Amino acid sequence: MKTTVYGYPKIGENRELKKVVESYWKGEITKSQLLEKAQEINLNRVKKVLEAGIDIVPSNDFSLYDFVLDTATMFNVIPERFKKIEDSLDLYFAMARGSDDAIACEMTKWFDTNYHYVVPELAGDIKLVKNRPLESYKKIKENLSLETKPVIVGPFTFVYLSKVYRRQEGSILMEMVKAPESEKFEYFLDYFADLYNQVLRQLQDEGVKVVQLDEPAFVLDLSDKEVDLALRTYQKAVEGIDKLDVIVQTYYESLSSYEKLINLPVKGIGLDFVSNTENFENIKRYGFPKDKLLVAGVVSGRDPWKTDLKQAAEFIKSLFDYIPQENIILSNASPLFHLPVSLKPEVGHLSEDLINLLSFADERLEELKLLKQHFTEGIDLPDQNLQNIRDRYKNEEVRKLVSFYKNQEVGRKTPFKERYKKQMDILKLPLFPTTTIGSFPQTQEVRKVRADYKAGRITEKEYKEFIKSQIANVIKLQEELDLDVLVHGEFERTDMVEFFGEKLEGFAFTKNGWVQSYGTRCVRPPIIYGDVSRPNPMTLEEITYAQSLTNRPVKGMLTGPVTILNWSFYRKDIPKEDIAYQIALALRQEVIDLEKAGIKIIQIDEPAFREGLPLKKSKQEHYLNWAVNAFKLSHDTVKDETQIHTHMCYSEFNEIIEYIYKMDADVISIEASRSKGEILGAFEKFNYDHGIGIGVYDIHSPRVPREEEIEEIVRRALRYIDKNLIWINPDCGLKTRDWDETVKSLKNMVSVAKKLREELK
Ligand SMILES: CN1c2c(nc(N)[nH]c2=O)NC[C@@H]1CNc1ccc(C(=O)N[C@@H](CCC(=O)N[C@@H](CCC(=O)N[C@@H](CCC(=O)O)C(=O)O)C(=O)O)C(=O)O)cc1
Ligand SMILES: N[C@@H](CCS)C(=O)O
Ligand SMILES: [Zn+2]
Repeated sequence: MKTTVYGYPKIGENRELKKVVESYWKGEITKSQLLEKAQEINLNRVKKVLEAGIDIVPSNDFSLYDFVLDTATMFNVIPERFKKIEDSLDLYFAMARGSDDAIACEMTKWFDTNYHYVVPELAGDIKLVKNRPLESYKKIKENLSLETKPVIVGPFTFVYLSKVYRRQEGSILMEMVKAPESEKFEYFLDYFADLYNQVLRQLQDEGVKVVQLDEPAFVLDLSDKEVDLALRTYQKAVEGIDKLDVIVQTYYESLSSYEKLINLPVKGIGLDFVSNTENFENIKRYGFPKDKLLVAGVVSGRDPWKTDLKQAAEFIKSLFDYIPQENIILSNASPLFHLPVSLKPEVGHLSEDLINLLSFADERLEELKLLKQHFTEGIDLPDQNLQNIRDRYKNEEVRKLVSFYKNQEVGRKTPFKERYKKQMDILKLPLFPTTTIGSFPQTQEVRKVRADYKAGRITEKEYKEFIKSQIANVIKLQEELDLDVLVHGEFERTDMVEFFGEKLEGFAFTKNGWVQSYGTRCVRPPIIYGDVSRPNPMTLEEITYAQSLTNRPVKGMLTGPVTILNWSFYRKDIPKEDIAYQIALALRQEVIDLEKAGIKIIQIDEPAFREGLPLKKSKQEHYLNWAVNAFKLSHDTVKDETQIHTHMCYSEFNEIIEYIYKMDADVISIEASRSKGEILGAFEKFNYDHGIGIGVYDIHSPRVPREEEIEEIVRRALRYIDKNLIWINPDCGLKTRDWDETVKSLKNMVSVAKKLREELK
């Protein structure tokens, strides 16, 4: 029995990678300094995995920005608009972040996680130009004399997640077609099978022993045709590969069409045994091929809870009835990059009880080693008493309230049209009201003051005065820009989930528990260890202060229950919906307070609503029903005149539009720029007839959008949506941007709104 891992975090325990990449972007270090430092970070993490006693150490699982983008550039999948950039590294970052004259590639959620990947655009001269797994393998061998297992996104998943672009006549926008829906899907699978075959042949020629192809798309509900195509792709991809062991790794859910895909022509299959019991049930039902290795995912890569080692060992033992022990490789059940690097910095910071419940990436390595040693050396596994500790965190009162509301009809009683009229009569907004999503630039200065306050270097009074001055400045700026509905800027918030968690009971916070969200951006997911309640108002002070400075409406700004839950680590021994209801009840009290204080518009952000959607269709309806109800419960106390907004970004809405409608928000602001307005199609098909804020430019890119680009997106929206329901806004919060580009971009946005208002009044 051996052990392996994959997806060990890349960003570094102290976000070292973030820091060097951002220094490069700022021009503080040269390209060769960046590459040198990045290599050092990578070699250190490889050494760490090796020294933890893991038998099969991965390579090519490091990336300067995103591993899907790495795969795309390997195959020269480079959109035409970037082709004039000569330097390959500048080109790589331009695809991720945009350049002066080229819009960045779309970025979207990676499966049901808070990681975002850069969407490959399949067009042009696609060919193997850089065998990254081979290069990574060689580099590690050269530096550490270590045989590794290169890891690469598999051909099926790569093509499945790609988009095919078609440029429309006379337009700066393009239509996109998601690969599986396109007639080109089959064509591209065949095409990439051949390219992957070249990659594998080169690895084999180099003497590489084992390679891992990640195929998380194999856990989605695939049609019979897609399953057949997957088998055909692999037959082609592994032609002539007889000295290199190919492992297909699946994760996040159980393998789709197990009885067929288990026979893929490869040496091993990796299965996730943590997310549920379905993979094991399938093994019991259909068996497991005698000639294959099983990479058994037995410790979680996405939940931070300690593995119950005795229970895991029992499970592994039960696998022996179906698979010989020597054919089993113990592993993580999903990539480790969803976890912080190490629990060590948290010792002394989190309570001892909580530390005893937790396990991050480094601790997973340790767990795998222990499990292996239990079988190979007969060592005893510890008594952990995990449930005893968890039971200490109960709040019976909250649990009672949740059971009560779970059996109630929730939501606002008056229909949208009637409410919206009353609201707009009071708000007196022009056609195409302009607004922003909430946050304004979080400068070094703002972050430093927050850090100083946290560390006790400045007093609470000084801190609050500083935040007030920021709010006053941004209110003045928004008035000058002539925006219609203002925000307070969120300067007091480190992160939209962390901020609320810090004010709620039942949440704990790591000091250093950074997890990559996209590129160099990281989050520190709160840990919901106990039942949730709200001891005090959370946002009232800042919002009412902002409103006191202006006659224009200021939006109350909350993060919704589903998002707080989905972007936190949460307990697995309590139903997820119960935790959502607990958070919704806490927010409900905040909404009541905001309304009482005279706030007329309250935005309850739900950007992670789509993210929590289970990957298997059979599980989706249950989720969507409770998620909609939790959102409604958070605010259904408000009067008709109070306008409820919500915001979602970087999500695909097609399958869930009916439930977005059921959320019954008065206005929903959505991203519509990176996907070139494609998302609006879902709203059109559904005849969506509530307010929609069109996200007219991409805030993840430092690029200032031109007025024509903004106008084209609004005009596209006008084809689908009643003009009286359209709002105009950026596609997400502005916290990652600089002031200069923010002001320029908003000026262009307001100018377009005014022009269209004049034309279409
Ligand atoms: C909207 N998005 C969000 C997602 N998930 C969330 N949980 N939150 C989100 O907002 N998922 C989808 C998208 C992803 N988008 C983003 C966008 C931006 C970030 C981001 O900017 N992250 C920051 C870190 C955020 C943070 O908490 N910063 C703290 C400062 C912490 C820090 O750096 N401290 C320093 C010391 C500071 C000093 O002394 O000056 C240190 O510890 O070294 C803060 O703002 O106060 C990032 O930089 O990556 C994430 C996701
Ligand atoms: N209100 C938040 C939403 C981000 S999804 C912000 O503006 O940053
Ligand atoms: Zn957003």
